[in-house]
Amino acid sequence: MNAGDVRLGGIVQTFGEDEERVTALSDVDLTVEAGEFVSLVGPSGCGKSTLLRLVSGLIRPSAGRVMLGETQVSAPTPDVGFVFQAPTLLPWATVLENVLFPLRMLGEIAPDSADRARELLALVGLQDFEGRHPDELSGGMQQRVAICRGLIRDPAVMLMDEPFAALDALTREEMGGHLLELWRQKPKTIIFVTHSINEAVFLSDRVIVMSARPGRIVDDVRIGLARPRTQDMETTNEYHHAVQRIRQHIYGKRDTRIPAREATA
Ligand SMILES: Nc1ncnc2c1ncn2[C@@H]1O[C@H](COP(=O)(O)OP(=O)(O)OP(=O)(O)O)[C@@H](O)[C@H]1O
Repeated sequence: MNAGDVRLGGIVQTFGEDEERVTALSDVDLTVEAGEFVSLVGPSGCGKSTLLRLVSGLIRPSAGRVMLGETQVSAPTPDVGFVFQAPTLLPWATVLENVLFPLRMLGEIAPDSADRARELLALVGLQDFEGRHPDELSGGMQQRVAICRGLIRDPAVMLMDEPFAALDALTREEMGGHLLELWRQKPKTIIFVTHSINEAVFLSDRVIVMSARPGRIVDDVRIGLARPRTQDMETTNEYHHAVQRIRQHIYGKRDTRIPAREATA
């Protein structure tokens, strides 16, 4: 059993009391193996972020349990990194200092920390920007810095909650490439939430499809495309079948109004 193995068993998550009570997740069982890239898709409010927060230890399930390797998750751990939709960088700190921030905050700076931060920045093409400040960077560059910050403690598991949602379509595609390259060079489990079915299929080994609230897993679609992934794979039957299968769960069989290229849930 590896620290990168994630298992959720019998998860129920409710919020609030009595008539205010909301069941966000119901009967969720999910196993993600160490090193897998798994995306979660589903309608708004189906519990995708809640599922990430459970894995991160930020919240504890109302029922069921979350395991990281052999350990039950009951609080945040250094084995899990988190990247949010907004990069939330420190405006007064340089790019390098932003990447190092989690280590500074926890008193974990080591002699090689700056070199590790520089290595991550180089992997996402930001080697010449370490002395810049966030307001000198584009949105895509800021999000790349946030991803490096999420990786600086070398977590076994990386949780990403719609990390590219605020970016334009071209930057978003480019970011997918950066992320896959980082993942190839620094293998880890990734659980990635997105509203883009195309993005999920292009990036992932598996796409987990969730139902409207209360969120349940309705399909687990294995993406058989070879790695490394290339844009021309988007014209293959494997790609189209996967996109269609997921869209049918989310929009129903008869709905033909959704454009094929950039369907969102
Ligand atoms: N702390 C909380 N207190 C009360 N209700 C909450 C809380 N967190 C989430 N919920 C509710 O749980 C449900 C699932 O929310 P969640 O944010 O996980 O969905 P989501 O699938 O990530 O949504 P979106 O795609 O819109 O980001 C929603 O109905 C939400 O209002």
